[in-house]
Amino acid sequence: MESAMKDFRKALVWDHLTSAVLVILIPGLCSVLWQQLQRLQVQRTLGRSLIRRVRRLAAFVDPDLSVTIAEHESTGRMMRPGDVYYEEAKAYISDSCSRTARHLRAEGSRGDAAADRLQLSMLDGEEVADEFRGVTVFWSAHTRPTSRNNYPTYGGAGQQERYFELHYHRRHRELVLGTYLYHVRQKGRDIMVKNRQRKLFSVDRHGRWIHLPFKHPMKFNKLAMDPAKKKEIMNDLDAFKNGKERYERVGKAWKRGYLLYGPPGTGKSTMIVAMANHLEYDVYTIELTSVKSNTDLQNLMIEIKSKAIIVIEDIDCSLDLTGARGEKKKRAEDNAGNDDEKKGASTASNAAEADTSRSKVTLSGLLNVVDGLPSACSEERIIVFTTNHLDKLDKALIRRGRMDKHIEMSSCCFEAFKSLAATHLGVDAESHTKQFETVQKLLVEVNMTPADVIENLTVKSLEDNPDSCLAALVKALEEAKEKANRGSSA
Ligand SMILES: Nc1ncnc2c1ncn2[C@@H]1O[C@H](COP(=O)(O)OP(=O)(O)OP(=O)(O)O)[C@@H](O)[C@H]1O
Ligand SMILES: [Mg+2]
Repeated sequence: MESAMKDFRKALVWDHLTSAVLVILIPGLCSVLWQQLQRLQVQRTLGRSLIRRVRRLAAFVDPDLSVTIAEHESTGRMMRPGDVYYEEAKAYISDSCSRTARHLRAEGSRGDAAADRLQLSMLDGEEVADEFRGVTVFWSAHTRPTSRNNYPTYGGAGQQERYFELHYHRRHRELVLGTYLYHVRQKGRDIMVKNRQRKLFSVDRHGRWIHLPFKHPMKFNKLAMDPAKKKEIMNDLDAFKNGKERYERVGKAWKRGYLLYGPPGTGKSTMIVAMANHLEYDVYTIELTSVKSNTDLQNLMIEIKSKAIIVIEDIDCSLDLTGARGEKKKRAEDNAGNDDEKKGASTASNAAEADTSRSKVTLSGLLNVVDGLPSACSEERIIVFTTNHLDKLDKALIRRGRMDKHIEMSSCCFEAFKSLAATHLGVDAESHTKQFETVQKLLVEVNMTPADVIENLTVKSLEDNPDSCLAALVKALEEAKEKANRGSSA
């Protein structure tokens, strides 16, 4: 009896072992068979029905499906290195899944990535899981040799290409192919944008875009202005950045125009930098006098990618946009040396006089690129005009829809002074109550630009300290007050 039980147990164990081996082997064998059939291209010889049966059997025993995303995507007969899908998937996997990967590859910055950024990705053979809407999928990283025959324009014998494999259960096919891969691309793209080195573009003398890395430390927290006004602008920018669906819903191109106006030195250009840093956009500056024609301007606008701030500074001096250029030049010359008309003097009389003979950009050309079809070529773009003279601009140029938000940059108020004193001297109203009260009183009576306030607060010698800098500011404000009084009584 005992020996019969032993035989039965042995048989049972053997039975289980055999089933286990079969369960492991059959799916593999079916997959291999299916791949071989495909590779040998014997489908036609064997007939469609046999192929169908093998495929069904393979699917039955092996429910695992996969998607391969390779570094070099074949596009017909051409190969594109650094294919965008691969880069997006790589960014996504590095960000979402690499926390669970055990072996990572660290690389220096490549392409548009910020120079000091370290890029982490999975080492070959690593596999990580990712969860999406309650479904778990698996990503693995691999490398394979490229062959010159397969890839005529890229690589050759001995070259390697990397690829990712995404594995998922066949019952999640629709979710993965329909939604998950789209989600991977979107998130990957966002991560790439966040990690990229931002650029400052300008137009060279041949009328082409050239760029430099955009690295400017000005942020909204250092911009001196009325805090309520600053908050309103930041909210407006955030609403724009997150407004893709809203713009789509109402059928508007995803763009917004800002008009910054005010005297020189009130922080218009500084505000543009703070905006670019806040939104993490590239900056494209256009000097209209160096653009030869409306067509050139249109072509430049079409080339601008999304997530961009397009800046046209001193719009009133750039071109004859109001039909009053003769008058403006005369006025500029008359006022050369006058601080208020510095733009007229420097830009209108020199650049415009020299360049407008070459430039044929007209008001209608500019209106067209700001709000016409060229503006709809890419999305998420902000266009900023700056001017010292709002009243000189054509109404059509600054109407809502073209310049949606008009922001006045004005003289330094007490709130702005407090922020500058904290940034430049590290002092506040508590530590320097008396000086702050004097400055507060004087700023109500005298207009002084933030640029002038900053100059007075700047340490200029080893003997300077917060007290001496504040005293210098009070002195400058008193002098300005006296000058203004003399002017008004004369
Ligand atoms: N509101 C501000 N907050 C902080 N810094 C400012 C502010 N306004 C001006 N500045 C400082 O003053 C300098 C001149 O400012 P900015 O170039 O932005 O003036 P602007 O209004 O563009 O003048 P312009 O009309 O001459 O172009 C900048 O270098 C900046 O550091
Ligand atoms: Mg400026």
